[in-house]
Amino acid sequence: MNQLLSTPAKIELRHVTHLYVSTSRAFMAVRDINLRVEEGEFICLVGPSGCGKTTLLSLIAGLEKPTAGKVLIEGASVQGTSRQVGYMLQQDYLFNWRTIEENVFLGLDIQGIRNKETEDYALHLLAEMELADVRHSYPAQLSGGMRQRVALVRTLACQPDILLLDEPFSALDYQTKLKLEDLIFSALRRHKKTAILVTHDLSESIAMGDRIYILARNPGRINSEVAVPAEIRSALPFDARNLPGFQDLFHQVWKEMEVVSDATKGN
Ligand SMILES: Nc1ncnc2c1ncn2[C@@H]1O[C@H](COP(=O)(O)OP(=O)(O)OP(=O)(O)O)[C@@H](O)[C@H]1O
Repeated sequence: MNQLLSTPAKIELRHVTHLYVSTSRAFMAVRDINLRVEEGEFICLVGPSGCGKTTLLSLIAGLEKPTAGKVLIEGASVQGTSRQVGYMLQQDYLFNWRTIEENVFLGLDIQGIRNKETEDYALHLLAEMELADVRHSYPAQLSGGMRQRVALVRTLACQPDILLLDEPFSALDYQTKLKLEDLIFSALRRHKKTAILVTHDLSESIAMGDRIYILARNPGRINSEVAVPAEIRSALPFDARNLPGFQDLFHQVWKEMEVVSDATKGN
């Protein structure tokens, strides 16, 4: 226990408050956030719209600097963006005039790490994501699910330890989303990544997460934390939904969400 407490977390937020400041006003997006993510953990952030989920990812990615408090990765204060952290969004941001392979290699170019070895690794990831056959195709020729898999490969190709996933499945149809959840969940486990997923889908948060933070808004803050039992954690997201215990946990998270939604109604 003492050893755990003394080991720096993979990600830690200590008393983090963040204000967005413009010339006319200052808006407190999140207040006094404390959270700890251990190496290899898969954490989900859920909460009503505007509770600061994306703000927290931006702070961890080093895209925003906290107004107060500390954002630490492996005990060191985050100073801007780094290769260690990969960020995947709802939109895939693929360039339509580049082939799939060239889109994936672009990530390597931007990071200045493109060479034979990193290219081979990227091609290996494309094959793992069942995209080898389309490496010379263009994004417009691919389905939404395939495009999101390409976006994931582009992110993983730079070999980040930490993956920040901001609603990556929300624009997809239900069937594609369930398939992609399994594929991404397996890939992140296999590559031993630490991940934080923002989602509005409570069943997705239980099926994919080790722990779920439920946030309230105005200002954004952590309302509660739910640990997902080992039995559900060890199953693939699709199968997890059919396990005994899943529905009970869903109702628990649903109730917590009702509390934070009621508390912030009309704000
Ligand atoms: N650049 C910005 N300038 C001013 N206010 C901002 C900015 N970005 C976010 N906000 C505000 O901060 C609050 C938190 O926004 P954020 O996008 O982090 O919430 P969220 O929980 O991710 O929302 P959603 O679920 O709708 O994506 C919101 O009230 C939002 O309007």
